[in-house]
Amino acid sequence: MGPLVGFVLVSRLPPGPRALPIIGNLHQIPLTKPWLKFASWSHVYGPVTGLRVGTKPALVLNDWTAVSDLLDKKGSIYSSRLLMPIVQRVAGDHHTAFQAYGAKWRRSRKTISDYLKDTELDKRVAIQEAEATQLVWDLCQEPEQYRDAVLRYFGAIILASVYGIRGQWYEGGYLKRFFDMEEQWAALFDKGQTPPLEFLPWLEYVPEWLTPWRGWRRKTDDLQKLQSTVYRELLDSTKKRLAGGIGEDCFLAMLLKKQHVDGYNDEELRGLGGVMLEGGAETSATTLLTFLLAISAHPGFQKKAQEEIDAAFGEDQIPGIVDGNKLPFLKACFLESIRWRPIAPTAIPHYTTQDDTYNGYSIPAGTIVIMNTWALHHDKRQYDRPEDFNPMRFIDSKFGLKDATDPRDDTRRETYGFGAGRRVCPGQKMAEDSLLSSISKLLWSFDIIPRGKLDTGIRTAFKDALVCGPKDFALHFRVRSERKKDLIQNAWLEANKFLERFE
Ligand code: HEM
Repeated sequence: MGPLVGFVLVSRLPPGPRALPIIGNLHQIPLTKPWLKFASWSHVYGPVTGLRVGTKPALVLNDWTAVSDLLDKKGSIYSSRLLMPIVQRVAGDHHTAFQAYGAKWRRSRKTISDYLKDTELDKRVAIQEAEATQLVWDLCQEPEQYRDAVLRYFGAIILASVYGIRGQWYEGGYLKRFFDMEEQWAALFDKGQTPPLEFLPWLEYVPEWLTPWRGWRRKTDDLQKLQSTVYRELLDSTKKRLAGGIGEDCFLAMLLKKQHVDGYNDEELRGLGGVMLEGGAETSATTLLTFLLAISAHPGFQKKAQEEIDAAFGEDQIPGIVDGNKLPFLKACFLESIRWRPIAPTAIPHYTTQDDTYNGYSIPAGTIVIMNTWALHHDKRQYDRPEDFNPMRFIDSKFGLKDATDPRDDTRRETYGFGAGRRVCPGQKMAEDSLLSSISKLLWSFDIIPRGKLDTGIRTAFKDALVCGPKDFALHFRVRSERKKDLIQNAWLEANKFLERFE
């Protein structure tokens, strides 16, 4: 009897909606904002929901303790990725974020993490500071173009620190071409323009005209060509500058210098540069746009943050390096933006490499594991009125929780917006530095006022995209005083001089 009970208990996935043969639950998973559906399923089936995606088993983790138990504590078996044929077709196998768990991923992950560790980042703060000053200056000049200015800011930080090149915003320039490419990537995935080959591989052999994905081969091949051209030109530019004795301390120059001693080949270097741009620019820019939406919709919190910044830096000094511990309300605004509207609501799905059991259910090797950050951050059992943007929750309690007495808190992450386990975002500190640097300068410089009524609803005001940010909304950036405007101009002249070394 005993072994039989054991078998019954561990022989199936956690409960979830009924699956059909071949397609599993694919027909029930919405193409847009699927994490909202996952969150509603968790109320029916429990915090860990079992699904079938095509013929593959999948788990959705809607609860932080499950994320801690599986992704964080069992990282050795929960850290792979399901290989995605479309990504492979465009990016080859050089994209760290999509590589399977193994030697290749470990090597590139270590290279990136070494470059993004705290002591290394401290050396690059000057770039972030100068670019944030450029951002504020750009907004003084062309406030209505604030989206472009924000994209440029984060793209330029990566361009300078990874390639040693100054990021300027003009038609045909690297940054515009890069962000156009990002839009093409998004169009491939977000609008269902490609078949889900990772779940239903046989679709590769079905003639396109018989499917809803007409032209998918041409679109992916076009993007592949465009991407390899841009990344090749960027690397060539770094090489040229290095040969001329400039830009020696950027990420790729350092790797180029080691190329002949067991280093990366050119193709791998192009991939690594691309990963940094793709991982770091749009994610951070979307987080700042979300913050701008939130803070302009909540003038009371905006004023409170301005008071904290003014008290720390004064009327006569544009904020310099920001230490989040010394500006607790600013840090709380940053954490609350990410909690309220995480830009990657399902992170990047993990994939298991060994059989496992959890709470009596079986999780076979080859299970897709989706962390539903949206559900974690909007868990009513944990957060008071989770739908509200309220930075005070992070002042009143360490993790923004309504009941700060959970005995397991020592294993909780400050935020799940950057993923979890061994695949957690290696750029979290860099993102935090560049966001706090820009937010403090923006709020010191401007009152940020909505033009007209703002919509902040997740279903209506946010894009149906993998990187989920706000749709267009109109803002007015009113400089807070003439004196501040003069100081911004002076600071910009200095920043511009510093940034000229990347031209
Ligand atoms: C606010 C900004 C950012 C957000 C919200 C963000 C979020 C994320 C998330 C959710 C993941 C997936 C984690 C998982 O699989 O569990 C990730 C992975 C990654 N991020 Fe970020 N990220 C940000 C900024 C950056 C920056 C600045 C860089 C580098 C310059 C970066 C580089 C990467 C890389 C390389 C990976 C892949 C890691 C791997 O698969 O091992 N990210 N990021």
